[in-house]
Order: sequence, then C-alpha cells, then structure tokens
Amino acid sequence: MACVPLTRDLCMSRSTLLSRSIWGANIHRGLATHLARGAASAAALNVQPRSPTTARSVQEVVSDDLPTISMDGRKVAVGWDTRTWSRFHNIWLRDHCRCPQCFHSTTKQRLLNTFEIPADITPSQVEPTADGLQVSWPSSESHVSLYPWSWLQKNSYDPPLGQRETRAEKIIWSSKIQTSPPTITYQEAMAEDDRGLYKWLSHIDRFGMCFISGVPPTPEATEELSRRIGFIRETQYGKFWDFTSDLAKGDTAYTTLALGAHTDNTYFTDPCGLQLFHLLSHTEGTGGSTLLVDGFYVASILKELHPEAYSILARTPVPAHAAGEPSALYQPSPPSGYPVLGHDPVTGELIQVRWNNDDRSVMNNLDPYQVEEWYNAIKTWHKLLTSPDSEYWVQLGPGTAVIIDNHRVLHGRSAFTGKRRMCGAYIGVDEYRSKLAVLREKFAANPNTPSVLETERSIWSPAL
Ligand SMILES: C[N+](C)(C)CCCC[C@H](N)C(=O)O
Ligand SMILES: O=C(O)CCC(=O)C(=O)O
Repeated sequence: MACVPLTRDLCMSRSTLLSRSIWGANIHRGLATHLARGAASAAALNVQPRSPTTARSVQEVVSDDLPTISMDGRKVAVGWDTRTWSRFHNIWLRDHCRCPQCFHSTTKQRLLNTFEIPADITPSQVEPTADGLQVSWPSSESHVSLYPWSWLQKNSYDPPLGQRETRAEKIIWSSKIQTSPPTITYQEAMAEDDRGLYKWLSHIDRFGMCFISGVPPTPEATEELSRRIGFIRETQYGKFWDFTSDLAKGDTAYTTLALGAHTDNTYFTDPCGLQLFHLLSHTEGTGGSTLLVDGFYVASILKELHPEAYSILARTPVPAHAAGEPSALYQPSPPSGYPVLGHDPVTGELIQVRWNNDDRSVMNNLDPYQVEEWYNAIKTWHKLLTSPDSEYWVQLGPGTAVIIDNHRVLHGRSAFTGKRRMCGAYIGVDEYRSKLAVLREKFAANPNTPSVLETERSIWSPAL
C-alpha cells in the first residue's frame, strides 16, 4: 500500500486518504488483533486534530481493523483500542529494526550501529499494514522497518501489556505430591523425536522436579539420560559423579551423615540449574532416603504467615563456601553472597531459592540491629522447611532417577549405614532453559504453522 507523505513525519495510506474524511490527518486505524476496537479521542492522543472532526468520526473511520497510529514528538503511539495505547520511542523502533541490513537473519545478532542513530530521529512515514507497523526512516536510501503487531504488543514497554513470554505456570506442591509425583519413563526421555524430552522438561518447569522410571541401573545409562538435556556441568566434584561414603571429595555428601534440605552450589555465583540423582545400590545397611521440598511452596507460606521474615530472607545476602577440597576454595562473587530468596528484578516474582545452612559462611555483613531478627527469620524458614507438610521423603532405588530444579527444589537425605552408591550430574541453568525453549519452539508452536525447525527461527521470536 503506497504511502502519501503529508508532512515531514506524517503519512496516510493512500486508500485511507481517499476513502475517508480523516480526523486529525495523523490518525489511522490499525489491526486491533484480539482487542476491542474503538475510536481514539484527540485528548487521549494529546494531538490537535487537523480538521474539526469529532472523535465519533474516528469511530466511523473504522473500516479496516488496523491499530490507530499517531506520532507525537519522538514517539509513535499505537492505539490497540480506546483504552489501550502503546508508545514507542523513535530511537527504540529504529534500534529494533529487523531488516537484513540491521539484524543478521541467521545469527539473530544486531548489525545496526545503534550509536549512529540520531537522538532525534523521526520517521518520514508511519503506516499500519496487515503485517504490522511500517516505518520509513529518512536516509539517503530509504530505509523501511516493519514491526509485527504481535511483536509490538509483546514488547510494549509504555505501558507493558502483560503479553511477555511468560514462563509456564508453576505448580507448587507439599508432601502430598507423593500420591502422584510427576514421572516419565526412560523410554520417553530417550525417544529420538524429543517429544518425551519436552514432556520431561515441561514437568521440571512446572513442578521443579520429575522422576524417571525404568532407567537401566548403570552410571553409563544415567549419564546418557542426563546428556539428553544438555552438556554436563563440570565442577570440583567432576563431571558425571558416581559417589559413596568414602570422603573421596571433601564434602559431607561423601559421608553417611544426614543432609538437611538444601540447594547445591550456594558457594557458586551461578548455582547449577538441574541436579539428577540415581541410587545404583545400597547394601548391608538402612536409611539413605531422599528428601525433596518445594522451596517455592514453603516461601509462599512464609510470605503469607511471616512477611517480615520473608522480606529479611529476600534482602539479606548470605555468604557461602566450598573449602573441603585442598585444590579448591569457592566463594560466590561478590563474597557477600546472595539472599536465600531471589526475585526477578523486573517482575518481582520469586525465581530462586538458595539455601544450604551447612555451606553457609560467616555472616559478617549483617546490620548489627538485624542479627537477631535474621536468626529468627531463618528459624522460621527452617521450621516450615522441615514440617511434615513440606517434606516429601522418597526411597530411591536402582531404576528410578529423580531430577530437580536446583533453583527451586531443596533436597537432602537421611543418615544411612552400609554401602550406598549414588550417581548423577549437574546441568547448568542456561543449558536447561535453552533446551526447554528450543523444544517449546518445536512443539508448542501454533499447530497451523510449520514447525520452526522447518523454517528459520523467527527473527521475531519472543526470546530475542
Ligand atoms: C552432588 N555431589 C555429590 C557431586 C556433590 C555434592 C556437593 C554438595 C555441596 N555441599 C553443595 O551443597 O553444593
Ligand atoms: O546422597 C544423597 O542422596 C544426596 C546427596 C546430596 O544432597 C548432594 O549430593 O547434594
């Protein structure tokens, strides 16, 4: 649809211009997608109509269903309906051009030199099209950008429209989950079409853990299973671990001691994302049950019943160390550590639990007036963690592995006697979330559109 430039920064689509008496010539209707349509009033746009046209005529203008577009100063406003407008800075739009000159269509990396965009850049034309908002930029050779409406809605920042790629809803659980814990079979997990792998990772994403039944009771099969998700995260404990109570490594996991509910790697800046355990054998003794606790469930109760304690655990950094191996002395960066309850700085949602009281270092950063309330807070936290309502005890055995989200689910074990052989692996949180994102692209895409694997990954992928 050709554009008829009206003034420096305004344009009307030719058909719109010819077929309508347009209110405030810089207004046209656009694709309202699933949103109710309605006329935008001049007041809402803070725009002086170019001709004495009432808002009503704007409503009459709704012949096609494209959003209303307006430009004021350094922004383009998109009217999704009478109450819902998004404003995008010109420089922001230019910076996010996805044309092949500005954005590498294979590597999905920005090619445009952001820093050469004039601070006062203004479109020479803006036009709503069925494919999205089309913006022409003043330059020696005309440069046209196109922004799909759904992309603009997802990435609207003024205001946020709540259409961001939200993570799958979390299903928080108590000890009652033992009646039907999330489980997949080894065959499903290993199936080459990855559908079972997607089911497995979707369970982990929702529940924070998942059992895998029918696993051949060998370290080799367990390692192969772990690698289905991503490469194994190597640490001072090695890559794939196969351990017992021989203090082969300087950590109480390599003893017969009980381990209270904890998350691993609190001494790392970046604790592992997933941890898989498979008990290969336990002979000549008893005990060694596995403890699982949903840290998000316990945090939700703490927040409800003890908001002050929640707030202290959410803001007080906790130092930690791993110093049992002569060749290693781990502390997080910064050494002051991170709070027990970590939150998304944008959404405020709880996204991480970091808790290992055994690995906790010296609390030398506490506000002197905070010391006792901090200890009261962790006592309250511990009381909830160790309640029968929270603790899910399960006896693992050869053939049944369990994988946990180490940013959410705490684990532990009861003391034991005899010979007990456990194997497993860490997977990095980014490797886990990347694999889940790729599988979601493959399987959760709109069934009416070809799988993204048959086409290029969209340059409009919500993750980019
Ligand atoms: C898993 N594996 C047996 C290899 C090591 C266990 C290390 C446990 C450590 N205290 C932590 O909480 O991170
Ligand atoms: O031995 C177990 O069952 C668990 C050990 C443990 O908690 C760990 O390795 O982090």
